Amino acid sequence: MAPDTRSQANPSGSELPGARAPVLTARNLCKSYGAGPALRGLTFSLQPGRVLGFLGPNGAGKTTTIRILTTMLEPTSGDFSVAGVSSKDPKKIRRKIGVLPEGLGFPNGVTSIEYLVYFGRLFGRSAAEARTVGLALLKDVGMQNRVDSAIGTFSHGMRQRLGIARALVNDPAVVFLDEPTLGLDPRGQTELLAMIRRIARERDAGVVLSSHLLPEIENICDDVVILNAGRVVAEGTVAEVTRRAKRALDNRVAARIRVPKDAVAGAATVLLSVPGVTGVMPNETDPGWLVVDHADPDGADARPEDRGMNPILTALIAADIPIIGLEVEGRRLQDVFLELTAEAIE
Ligand SMILES: Nc1ncnc2c1ncn2[C@@H]1O[C@H](COP(=O)(O)OP(=O)(O)OP(=O)(O)O)[C@@H](O)[C@H]1O
Repeated sequence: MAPDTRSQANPSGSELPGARAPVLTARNLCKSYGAGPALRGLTFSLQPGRVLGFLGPNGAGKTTTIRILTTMLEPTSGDFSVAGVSSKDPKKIRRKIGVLPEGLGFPNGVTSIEYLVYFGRLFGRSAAEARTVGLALLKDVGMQNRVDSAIGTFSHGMRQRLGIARALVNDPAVVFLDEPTLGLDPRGQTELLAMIRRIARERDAGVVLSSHLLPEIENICDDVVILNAGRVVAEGTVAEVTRRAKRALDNRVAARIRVPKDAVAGAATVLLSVPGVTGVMPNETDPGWLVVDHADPDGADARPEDRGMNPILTALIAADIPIIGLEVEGRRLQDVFLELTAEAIE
């Protein structure tokens, strides 16, 4: 089996040894609309077959960046390339990208296949070829049973699937999806995201996914770029970003441990004697549970013998206190996002 070089994320824009050539590279993108800078030097890259979550609070510069990368807007300075094509040639770039804008409108009177054939022809395919490609795409997005149905009869979820099929008509190297799950129910969201991830892998395309729903980014994306006030404030794989920020911001985590109700006081005494434990709080509304603050296993201040949950569990077992439940709270992407974007936007 060929080695999977996709695991070598490279959002910083520099070449990693053995990494595949990025499908998208943005170099020092800046944009001013007049009043003040909206983008202040954005650099990142995306490897083929990977999904990049593009995050930021309102006004951070996401739309501006996506508009630049999809050639709808020119940067004030900086440049980018898609599959080796320079942004100096926007016409060529347009042939290499697919876009699902937020709130895409559809003609209600045409069928899905007519819609896709129309766009296939715009990209220079023959009618027969456009139909073959269209049918394959409808199958890819799970719409093979609605080939000849009028778009006017489609649910929002079906329209989003059709929009993604449209974005793939030209076999793009990079696909931009702006809030693709907005307005979908939880099942629709999960299914659409799983489909996006599969499509990225199967087609070896890069996907840039902008969303405000951090749990979905955390679940589906390989890489993440967090923007704040026109700057990249975090970049890397989702795991790297949460881990790195965790180190920088605090070295403590909490665990919830459940013991028999009559053992709570004894457990608290035992736990407080464990090296690394900084606090124990019985949960009064949920008797039997204790919240235990302890040194983060990855934290720089944790001594090797204090790391992880093992000393905590060992101490309870040694004291003959049964452990009925255990939950370890790690930091989530949501926590990192809120901390890194807390400063007021100028
Ligand atoms: N056409 C424009 N003219 C002037 N300023 C603009 C224009 N478009 C965006 N801006 C400004 O540029 C900055 C970045 O805006 P942008 O729309 O790119 O942010 P965003 O991250 O997409 O925000 P949101 O999540 O609210 O869509 C903001 O300060 C915004 O006010």
